[in-house]
Amino acid sequence: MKIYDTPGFPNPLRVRIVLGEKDLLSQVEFIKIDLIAAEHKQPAFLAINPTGTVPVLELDDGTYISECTAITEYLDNLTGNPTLTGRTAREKAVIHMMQKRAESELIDAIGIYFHHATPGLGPILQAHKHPEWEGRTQWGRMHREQAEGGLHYFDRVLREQPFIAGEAFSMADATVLGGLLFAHYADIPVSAEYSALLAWKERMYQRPSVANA
Ligand SMILES: N[C@@H](CCC(=O)N[C@@H](CS)C(=O)NCC(=O)O)C(=O)O
Repeated sequence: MKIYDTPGFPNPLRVRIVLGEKDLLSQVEFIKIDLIAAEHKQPAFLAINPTGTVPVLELDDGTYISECTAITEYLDNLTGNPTLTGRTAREKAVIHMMQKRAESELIDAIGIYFHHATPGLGPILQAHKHPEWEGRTQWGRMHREQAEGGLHYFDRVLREQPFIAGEAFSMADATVLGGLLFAHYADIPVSAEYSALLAWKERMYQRPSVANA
């Protein structure tokens, strides 16, 4: 298998954590995509992922799978022992719900803020982010507020339970970790008040899959 990604970036982190959790890192060849040079917006990359984002998984039969959730589902089910996406109907639904909240209220909201209300990754990529749109900065700032609400929400969740989706590590934890990395790059502070979220992060970085991602 091959993974097209950019090391050190938030969404690639999610899949690298998953690979570590599933003990699959040695089965994957990484191909580095230069986001700052907008390599992911060029025809060669768009042919493998029309949404122009990383990561992308390429299977040995030539199938390309994008979206961290889809890649995670594939990797989680490879051995017939899904540990990250749920086994029972209830587990699957709760993980799916929390994972979706982690995207919409945190990592994706930060991405919109970062790319539209800040200089983002620099002028080459910014040219692909509709600089001509009026109100773009305001739209970005609204998403920063949404992400700040997301930090508050996940802190409250973690006051009640050890992991984002309940009693076990799941893909939702990997997504929130990606969100916190993105918050750091986007200069969105995680208030010391969010002690449950910060303590959870400390615990997560003790997991080899996260520490080595
Ligand atoms: N929903 C996508 C999000 C992927 C994503 O936004 N990746 C970022 C890297 S962290 C990216 O490729 N950004 C490039 C851009 O926005 O132009 C997923 O789950 O894979």
